[in-house]
Amino acid sequence: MGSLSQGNIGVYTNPKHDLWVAEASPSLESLQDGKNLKPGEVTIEIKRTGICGSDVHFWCKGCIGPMIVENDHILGHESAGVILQTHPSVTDLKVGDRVAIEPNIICNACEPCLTGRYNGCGKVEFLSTPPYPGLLRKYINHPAIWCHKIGDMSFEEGALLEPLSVSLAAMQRSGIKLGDPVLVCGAGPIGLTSLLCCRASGAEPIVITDIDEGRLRVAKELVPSVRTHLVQRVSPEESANAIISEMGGIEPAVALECTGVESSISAAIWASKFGGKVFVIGVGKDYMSLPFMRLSTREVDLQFQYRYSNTWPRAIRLMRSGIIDMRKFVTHRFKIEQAVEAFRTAADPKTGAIKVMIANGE
Ligand SMILES: NC(=O)c1ccc[n+]([C@@H]2O[C@H](COP(=O)([O-])OP(=O)(O)OC[C@H]3O[C@@H](n4cnc5c(N)ncnc54)[C@H](O)[C@@H]3O)[C@@H](O)[C@H]2O)c1
Ligand SMILES: OC[C@H](O)C(O)[C@@H](O)CO
Ligand SMILES: [Zn+2]
Ligand SMILES: [Zn+2]
Repeated sequence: MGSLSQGNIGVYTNPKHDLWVAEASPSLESLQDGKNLKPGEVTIEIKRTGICGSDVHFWCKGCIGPMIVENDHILGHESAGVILQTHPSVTDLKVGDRVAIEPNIICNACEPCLTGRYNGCGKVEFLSTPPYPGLLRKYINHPAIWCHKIGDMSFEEGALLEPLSVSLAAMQRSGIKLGDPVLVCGAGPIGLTSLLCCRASGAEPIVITDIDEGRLRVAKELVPSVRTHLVQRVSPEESANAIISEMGGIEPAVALECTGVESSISAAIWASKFGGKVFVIGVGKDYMSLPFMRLSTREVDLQFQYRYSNTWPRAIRLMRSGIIDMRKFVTHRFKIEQAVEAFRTAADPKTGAIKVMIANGE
């Protein structure tokens, strides 16, 4: 057993949109008596957790589509930490191993699980999606199979493997190829990660859009060859024309939509080439009005991504090799005890935050 000194705390929200830090389970006592672990589980001391837009949604809006905060609820699903304790049945992890946490527990018996697309598991427990408590805690118990060894990679990079996983899942299913003209809509963490993935995959040209100039500047710093487009208050059709001229008159073969905003998805549809694809990662309103007949007459495929499956090993290789370097994403750092300030920073566009990282200890 690794060293366990402090009581467990967690970062909570509730249906009234409060945000606070308080005691959390598993308790120090239950961890110390060593009987708390179920077969296959390990205890992890969480070291770093990134704040995702979804965490901010659950706090500020109380829901994402059908996922609704109904009780006191612990946030956080982008984490890495160190193994403190293992159940005797666990053979491939040991105390002291550094791991990134895949924040889902699946049933392993349904059709999506059995066909390797476990993000579609009807019984998935996705940590931080109500009612399953998230990872913004000092200690958690988690199945060993959802812990991925990161070796000497930093805990921050280990935490960033989760948003990278979202983009990698999208890259795989969108089928972006060397030389494809690609549009990335939105330069938040997911858009920027997708931009890095598109560049690494040899897409060219790449245009990235946003309504925020600061975020477009970050995109340009990360990938100097990217072309940026500041979205104006014009119709989606006019936006599409501006995007195509930014591309040098080329229509994108694939648009990776990373905003979930109706007008942005519509602009991507208008911009796409005949037979192109609009691949939506962003989440948004339950119902949207989209240019249906443009999709039809141009045979533009509309496709979606929901989380990920089997991405961590790939993400670790890309991060470790430096092919994907997300270190500059972390703009703000806070201790877990300062989580309220951390969330306020993440939620306020004026702070210029890209990824706010919460630390537990050194
Ligand atoms: N499908 C999934 O599994 C999955 C996983 C993670 C995140 N997401 C979703 O992906 C989206 C992106 O995540 P993020 O963390 O980068 O969020 P974010 O909110 O930080 O980034 C979204 C960006 O889009 C920009 N934007 C807003 N309206 C725009 C418009 N009309 N045109 C162009 N840009 C516009 C914003 O300025 C912002 O920079 C969110 O909707 C998030 O909830 C989905
Ligand atoms: O990174 C994973 C995402 O944030 C989640 O799928 C969330 O949007 C809903 O549970
Ligand atoms: Zn997320
Ligand atoms: Zn299942």
